[in-house]
Amino acid sequence: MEENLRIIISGGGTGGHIFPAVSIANAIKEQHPEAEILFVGAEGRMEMQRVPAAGYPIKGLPVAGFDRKNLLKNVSVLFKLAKSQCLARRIIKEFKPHAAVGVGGYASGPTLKVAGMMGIPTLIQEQNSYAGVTNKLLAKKARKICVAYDGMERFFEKDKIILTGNPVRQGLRNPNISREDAVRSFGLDPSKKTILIVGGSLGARTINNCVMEGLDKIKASGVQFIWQTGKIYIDEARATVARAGEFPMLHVTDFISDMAAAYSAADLIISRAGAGSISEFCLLQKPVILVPSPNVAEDHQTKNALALVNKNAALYIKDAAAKEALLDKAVETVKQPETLKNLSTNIAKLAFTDSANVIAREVFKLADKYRKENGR
Ligand SMILES: CC(=O)N[C@H]1[C@@H](OP(=O)(O)OP(=O)(O)OC[C@H]2O[C@@H](n3ccc(=O)[nH]c3=O)[C@H](O)[C@@H]2O)O[C@H](CO)[C@@H](O)[C@@H]1O
Repeated sequence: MEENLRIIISGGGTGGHIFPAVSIANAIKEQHPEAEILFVGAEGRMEMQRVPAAGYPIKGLPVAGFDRKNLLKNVSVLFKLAKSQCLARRIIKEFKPHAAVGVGGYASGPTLKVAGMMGIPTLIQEQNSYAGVTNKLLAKKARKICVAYDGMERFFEKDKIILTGNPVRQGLRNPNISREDAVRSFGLDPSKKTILIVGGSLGARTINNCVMEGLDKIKASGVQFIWQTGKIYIDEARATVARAGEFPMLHVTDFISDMAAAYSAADLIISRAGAGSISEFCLLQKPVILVPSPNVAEDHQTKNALALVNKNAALYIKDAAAKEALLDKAVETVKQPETLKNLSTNIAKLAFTDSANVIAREVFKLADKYRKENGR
C-alpha cells in the first residue's frame, strides 16, 4: 500500500522566509489532506514560534549565519553547521520524506544539502530578485527552483526554473473585513486617510527614526498612521510617543498579527522592500512607498523595489533620503486619489494569484515520482 505523502519544509529566520513556507504547507494540505509535513528551522529564530502557531510541527537545528565582520566567530559557526548536518540527517532518516522544500534562511542549507545527498528530491523557492547564497549553493542539486522575478537564469539553470511568484498567506488573499471595520480595529477614525508603516517582519530602524523625528508633522498632517516598529524598537517608540503628548492619530505596535486588517485599513503603505511584503502589495493592489533596506545581502531589496518602480507600480525613496523626504512624500501622496489609483492599477498587474498551489503541485510531482521509484 502507498504510504502517506511526507514532506519536509526547511528555512526561516525572518517572516519573509517563514510565511511563504507556511503557505506552501497549507496548499499541500489542501491538495493532499493526508500529507504529513515536518518543518526544520533554526533554533532560537522566529520560525520556532510562528510555525507551531500555524499548526505544523518543527524541529530546530543549531545553525547560525556566517559573520562577515568577525571571522574568528566563524569557527563556532562551522562547528554548528557540522552538528546541524548530523541532526538533519537523523531527522530525515526518521521522517523519511518523499521530497524536501527549501525556502532560504539558515536551516534550509544543511537540511536540503543532506536531503539531496540522501537522494530525496529537493525544490527551492527563491523569494527575491537576487538569489541568496544558500539557494545558489542548493540549486545545483535541486530538481526545481520556484522564483518570483524574471531573469533568474543568471543564477540558476534555466530548465529548473519555474516562475511562480511568492506564496502569500491564504488568509490575506480574501480579507473578510471592510475598510471601516479594519480602521476601527486599530482604534482609528474611518473618515480619515490612513497610512500603514511596516518595516518588514523585524521592523526598520530608518523608518522608525523618521516617525519618531516627525511626530510634529504627523500631528499636523490630518492623516492617521498604523506604525509597526518591530520587536526590538517598540519600547523606544512607545516612550518617544508618550513624551511627545497625545497621539490619537497614531496606532503603535511591535508586530501586526492581523495583516489582512492592516492592509484593508491602509490607503497607502510605507514599507521596506522585502520580497514577501511586495508580493502581498501586488496581490492586494496597494499603493506603496518602498524604502529598501541597505543592510541586506547584495542590496537585493533595492533590486526588488526597482522591479516595481520601473513599471510605475510603486514609489521609491532611498534609505539615506528617507529622513528628509519620507513623511512629506507619504502625506502628500495619500491626499492624491489619482496617484493612488494609478499605483494600485499598475502594481496589480505584477501579482501572481496562485503561487502556493502551483508550488504545491510541483512538490507533489517530485514526491510522487520518488515514491513510485522507491516503492513507498
Ligand atoms: C532584513 C531582511 O533580511 N529582510 C529580508 C526578509 O524580509 P522580511 O522578513 O522583512 O520579509 P518580507 O518583507 O519578505 O515579508 C514580511 C512578512 O511579514 C509579514 N508581517 C510583517 C510585519 C508585521 O507586523 N506582521 C506581519 O505579519 C508581512 O505580511 C510579510 O508576509 O526576507 C525577505 C524575503 O526573502 C527579503 O526580501 C528581505 O530582504
